[in-house]
Amino acid sequence: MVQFDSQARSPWTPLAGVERLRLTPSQKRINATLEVPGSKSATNRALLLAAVASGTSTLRNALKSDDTYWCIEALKKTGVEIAVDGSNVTVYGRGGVFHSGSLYIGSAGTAGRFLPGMLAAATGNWHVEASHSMNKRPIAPLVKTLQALGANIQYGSRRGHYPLSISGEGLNGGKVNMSGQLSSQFISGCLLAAPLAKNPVSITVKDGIVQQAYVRITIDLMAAFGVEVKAAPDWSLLEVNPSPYVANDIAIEADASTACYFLALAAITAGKIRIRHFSTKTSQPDILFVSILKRMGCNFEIGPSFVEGEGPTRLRGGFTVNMNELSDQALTLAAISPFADGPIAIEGVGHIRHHECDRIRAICTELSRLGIRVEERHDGLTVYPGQPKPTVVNTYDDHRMAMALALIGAKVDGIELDDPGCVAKTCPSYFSMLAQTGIGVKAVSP
Ligand SMILES: O=C(O)C1=C[C@@H](OP(=O)(O)O)[C@@H](O)[C@H](O)C1
Ligand SMILES: C=C(OP(=O)(O)O)C(=O)O
Repeated sequence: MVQFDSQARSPWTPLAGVERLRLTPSQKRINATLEVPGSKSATNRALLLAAVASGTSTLRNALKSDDTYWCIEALKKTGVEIAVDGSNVTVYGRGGVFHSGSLYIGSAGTAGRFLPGMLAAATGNWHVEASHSMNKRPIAPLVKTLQALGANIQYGSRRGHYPLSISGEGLNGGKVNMSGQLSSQFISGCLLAAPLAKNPVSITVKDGIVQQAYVRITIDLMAAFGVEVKAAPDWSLLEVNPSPYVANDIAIEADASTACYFLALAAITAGKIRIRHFSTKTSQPDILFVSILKRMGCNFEIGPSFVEGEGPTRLRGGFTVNMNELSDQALTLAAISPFADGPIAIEGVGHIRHHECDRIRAICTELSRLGIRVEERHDGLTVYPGQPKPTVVNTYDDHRMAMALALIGAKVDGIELDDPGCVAKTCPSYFSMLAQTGIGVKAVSP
């Protein structure tokens, strides 16, 4: 079993101590209605914005997962009072005042890339630690930009990586250049801190932004908390004036990334799955996965507050797709591609080598282990049709590896997943939801 970082698992996981799960396809045709938890991206942004706002904010339908747990815990350690009641979260904002202290953000890229700027804009001293996987992910482009805006941020043992020491004396503001090619989160992290600076901040992004829709989500949520971002039509210039964040009552949308696994499940099993309280009218980029599934032969019924997908008897392949805009779903598509009638080539996702693991290498390794032919490229992969063979697959302490590979187990008998608990990063209830559709889910000993 691959070692995982147990410290990064929150008390919100129901899978503590479960080392391996065996999955079994449903005995009957899948026909299920499900609800998926709230969006990770919206929950962590709203938590941080509510913390720096003046006044009390309420988040309804907030996600309870490892990523949001560590974001809440880190904020609490800075003196922000937060009350969690089911999926309702009340945040008593302190207007950007934070106590000094030692914080831990687990594996949450959102907390890891959004908190430093907010702390640097305040007054105090913080040491911020992260999980093993977050320690390996890049942070230098954000740190460099924040330093150019006047932040005092030092690296710990490894330059360019977590842990970080931040001595907040406030951000001056100014003009900075950033690249958008490694992670959209660097741009979001800079934007979220920008109105807390003493002077206007202007960010020039010359090379385009991967998964740009996440920056849109940042700008929309900043607006919900009372701050306007002026964006050039091609997003090459983003400008923010000093302005206070104001508390708000926010309804968090269902997580589109999580919904996609269940739509993909319907696709490969010729089943039907309806996701309630979910709409295609979302700015979450993973909703674009619906059009990829349509191209593969799935039918969709789209209602005002549901999306229902139905799989064909045989999925269509034989195409190339650029998933730069929705790269969290690259693993999902790769995992269902063996069941298509032709090869599927995924392009434009080189940046996912810097997510929770090197996702291109990891999915190629696991699909090969399953006996599937794959070709790995620097910015993507091609998956050929094939029949996966029963085996134990590794999940790399990566929730999306686990959720995607579980789909193969939902179609082919005899697949076992090592360390299934990593799904708690964004969807602790993933396996109980799979079980609701009729998939057998059983803990087994390694
Ligand atoms: O800002 C966000 O909420 C996210 C941005 C994306 O990251 P990158 O832009 O680093 O690829 C995405 O993969 C992640 O799941 C969530
Ligand atoms: C890349 C991801 O997460 P993070 O928010 O940690 O970047 C993800 O959820 O696929």
